[in-house]
Amino acid sequence: MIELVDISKKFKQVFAVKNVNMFIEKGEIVGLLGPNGAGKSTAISMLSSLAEPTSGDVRYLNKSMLKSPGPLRKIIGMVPQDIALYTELTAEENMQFFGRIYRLKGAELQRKVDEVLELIGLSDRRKDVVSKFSGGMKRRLNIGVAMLHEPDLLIMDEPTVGIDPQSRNYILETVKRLNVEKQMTVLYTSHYMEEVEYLCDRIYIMDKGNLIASGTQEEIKSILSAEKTILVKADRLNNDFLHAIKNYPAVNRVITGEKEVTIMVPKEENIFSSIIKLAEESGLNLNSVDIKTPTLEDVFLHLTGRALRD
Ligand SMILES: Nc1ncnc2c1ncn2[C@@H]1O[C@H](COP(=O)(O)OP(=O)(O)OP(=O)(O)O)[C@@H](O)[C@H]1O
Repeated sequence: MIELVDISKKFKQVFAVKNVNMFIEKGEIVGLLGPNGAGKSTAISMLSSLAEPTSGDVRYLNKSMLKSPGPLRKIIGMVPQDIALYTELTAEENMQFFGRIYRLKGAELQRKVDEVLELIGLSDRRKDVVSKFSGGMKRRLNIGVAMLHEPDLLIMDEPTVGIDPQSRNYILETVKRLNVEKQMTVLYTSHYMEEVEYLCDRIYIMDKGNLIASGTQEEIKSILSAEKTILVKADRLNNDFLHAIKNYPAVNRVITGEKEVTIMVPKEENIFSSIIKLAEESGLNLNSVDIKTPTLEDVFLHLTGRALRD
């Protein structure tokens, strides 16, 4: 349905997005995952024709949208990262205001406002001014505003940043429902790996302006199929153990956390007994040693050597 073809955006001498290729098919929930500054917002700004690419193309139904993005704009509902609401107006007044921008009016506007308020769980707070809302409620209203014109594609830029877990769950469930019940296509950007794992059919992972992996979760995780990840937990890690494990011949990579160490070794390597021996020798009290099911976070670590949320 929509494609980014070899798209780049340069700010002065720096590429915010570099030679990125991406596609979105109707009915999918596509995830765009990456740490802060990866280029996610810039990529979706180009996709929704809010920013002009330095090079490359944006295509909708096989037609370039660079010169006349009208058809693409019409089908997009954009949920920006920053909340764009009038805080002195009520929830309902905000909806009506933005609905008119989408050229909705009269009974149709009111029907849409009622429907969307119900969907985002704010019907009973419709007459309250937004300044009294919690962060999570503002986020939900921000999403509602983008859905008033029933967009085919809802683009959500980190919609759960800085909100309580309950609102976060509500938003995730709403996205799922919109996709299943209304066949809405969703592009969901986040630096929360778990959200993308939970929601998305296909995933693109960006880092420093580049696309570093793409595919279904299984495809992306298969990047790690040659390795296994072992998680060692201990209350007080010591330097002797860390030094020994980093220099152990079969170990490919070690990532040290506060009370845990992630160790990546070739799949066929049996290193359990060696870990226990090294712990004993260095006087480390182990809490546990487990094989970890790979996550997208592990893939990101493997590809970049850094955690998704540094
Ligand atoms: N208007 C701009 N002028 C100059 N540099 C910019 C501009 N917009 C973005 N950048 C830079 O481009 C890079 C990518 O930023 P972008 O906002 O697209 O990343 P992101 O993945 O969305 O991260 P975040 O979650 O922090 O928004 C960053 O280094 C950012 O500083």
